Amino acid sequence: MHQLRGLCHGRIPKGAAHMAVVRHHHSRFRLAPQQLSASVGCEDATRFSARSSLTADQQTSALTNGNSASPSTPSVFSFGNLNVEEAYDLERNDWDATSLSVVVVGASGDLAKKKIFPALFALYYEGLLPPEFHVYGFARSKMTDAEFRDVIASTLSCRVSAREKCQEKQEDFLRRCFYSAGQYDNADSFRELNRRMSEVEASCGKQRANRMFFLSIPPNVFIAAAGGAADYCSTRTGWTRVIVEKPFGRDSASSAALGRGLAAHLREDQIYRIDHYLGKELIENLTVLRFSNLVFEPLWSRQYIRNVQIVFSENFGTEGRGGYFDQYGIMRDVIQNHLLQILALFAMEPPVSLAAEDIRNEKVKVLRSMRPVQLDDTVLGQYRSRQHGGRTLPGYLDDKTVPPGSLTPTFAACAMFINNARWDGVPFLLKAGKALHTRRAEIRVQFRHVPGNLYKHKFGPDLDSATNELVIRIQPKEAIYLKVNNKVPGLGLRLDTTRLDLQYQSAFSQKELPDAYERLLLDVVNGDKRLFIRYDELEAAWELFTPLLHEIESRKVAPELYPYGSRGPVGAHYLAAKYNVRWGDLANDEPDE
Ligand SMILES: NC(=O)C1=CN([C@@H]2O[C@H](COP(=O)(O)OP(=O)(O)OC[C@H]3O[C@@H](n4cnc5c(N)ncnc54)[C@H](OP(=O)(O)O)[C@@H]3O)[C@@H](O)[C@H]2O)C=CC1
Ligand SMILES: O=C1O[C@H](COP(=O)(O)O)[C@@H](O)[C@H](O)[C@H]1O
Repeated sequence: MHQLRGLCHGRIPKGAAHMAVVRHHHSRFRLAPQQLSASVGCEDATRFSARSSLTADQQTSALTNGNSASPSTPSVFSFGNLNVEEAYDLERNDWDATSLSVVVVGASGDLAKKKIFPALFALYYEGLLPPEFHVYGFARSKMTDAEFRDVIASTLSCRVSAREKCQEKQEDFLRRCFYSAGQYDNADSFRELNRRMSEVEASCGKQRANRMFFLSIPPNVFIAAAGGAADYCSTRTGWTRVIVEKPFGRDSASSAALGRGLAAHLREDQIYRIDHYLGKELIENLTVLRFSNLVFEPLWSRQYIRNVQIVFSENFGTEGRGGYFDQYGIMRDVIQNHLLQILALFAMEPPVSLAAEDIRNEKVKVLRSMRPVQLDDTVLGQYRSRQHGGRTLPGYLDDKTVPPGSLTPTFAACAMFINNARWDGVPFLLKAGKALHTRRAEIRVQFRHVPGNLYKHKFGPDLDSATNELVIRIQPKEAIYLKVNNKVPGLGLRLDTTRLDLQYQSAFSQKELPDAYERLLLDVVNGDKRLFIRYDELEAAWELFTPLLHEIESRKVAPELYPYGSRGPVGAHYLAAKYNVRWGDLANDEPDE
């Protein structure tokens, strides 16, 4: 026991303050230490930074409301003219009585190193995780705790070089990390993991132990690992939550089988299906933009919107991930999940509230109002090699991990329609590709022509290019801009299109944007499912793509080849033209980033 005492990091006496994070919709405000102390008399208040923009009354009210919340229902309260959802962690996680264990299953893998450990560290750095927080790596690779800590250490960075006490915090974080090697389908491996976690948790002396598992492993071992986690490692004193990464199957049938496999071990409320695009800042902002500004929502329909484009492009190829990618292709890798989720959030009716189920109810209605994608509304492409600057840029088939002669598309574009009163007849064009000329993800909303436009004669024959366009740039260089027609200053009357431009880099220069995984992991800790995919959403999403995917595969539809680093297959332009649309991201006034 003496030895175990060093495992636990709790230093907060019983009855001390809990972390108080107040969320205004999705943004987080933190209580100032002295105010928190005064309000609730807690010693732990010093852990909070004084960056809050709330007044003392508002903060006290936040706390009071938080304390009266029932564990299962996040309370909603308001201050000023804002409707603020209370932070759940005060009551639900009750940090002075609870420890948190985060298990990364597949801890030796790419995603764990690239995203999960850095995100956990960022949350830890910001003081958003409980004092008794530990990380466990689990995978088949053999590693000692020390070697595991070295692996993690190589992934951590302080986002701003001058971050206070970053080195110290990294070291403290690493001391909380443990590793357990095991097989994903082996009960004893999970029993051993459970033993280690229980040992550390017991040494913390808390009443409750919460456990969160991140299944960062290939799909063939999803169910076995979920079973191991649920059956042998569920906590008896708190909650057990399991995060599942895509791919959620390859089609409706395999997704349903995965769902049944998970349901055999876990309740739906324990399963968090992650789509990391939903954790991106600009996607979080989409509902704020729509529902808290008078100027957008009235225009958000077929009456004013000509078409909507949701575009994803990467300027690199599969580069080593071909083994995974080839079994899925770009439709399953990006369009059926990330882009379709954005579409659903973009097009949904106003939800009754910001509660997770209200939002997800509206999203699923959108998906169920859509007709499955048709092959003749689809363009497929695959990148080929290209000589550039004296170098050969490799084609998809040159990737050693890709089977020879593969027809898997690395590019796809499709036109989709929502058959409801709001969106009837409006084409939603979705486009995603790898090895294109630029890296970019954005939503582009092209508005209709101005009826009876007095200035029509000033625009020449290309009236489409003179319509307003709203661009929500998800990445990189996050931005929201609206293309408007404007008089060129000076004598005479010359019109030109210019931008009302909100560039995040300059507008919020003092703020670092959190990585999507930070937001999503924090949401799991807080039990907030708003940004996770519900089972029926997934089912509806697969119904839209499964017939098409089967047809492409059974007919062996050959993708159109496009050169690495180009703007993609010409076919995408024909598809857009079929619906009188021009891709906004390829317009002349959109420079490559
Ligand atoms: N990497 C990324 O950017 C993204 C990944 N994802 C998804 O996240 C999950 C993890 O991705 P990623 O980290 O890239 O995956 P990896 O291929 O790196 O696999 C993760 C770990 O799983 C184990 N593993 C690999 N192959 C097998 C196998 N055939 N059978 C059993 N275990 C295996 C390995 O650990 P060990 O051998 O030590 O057991 C490996 O370190 C996947 O579902 C992926 O589709 C989703 C979005 C992005
Ligand atoms: O899910 C995936 O997303 C990445 C792109 O994510 P981003 O956050 O870097 O834009 C993509 O490269 C990968 O193929 C896909 O599986």
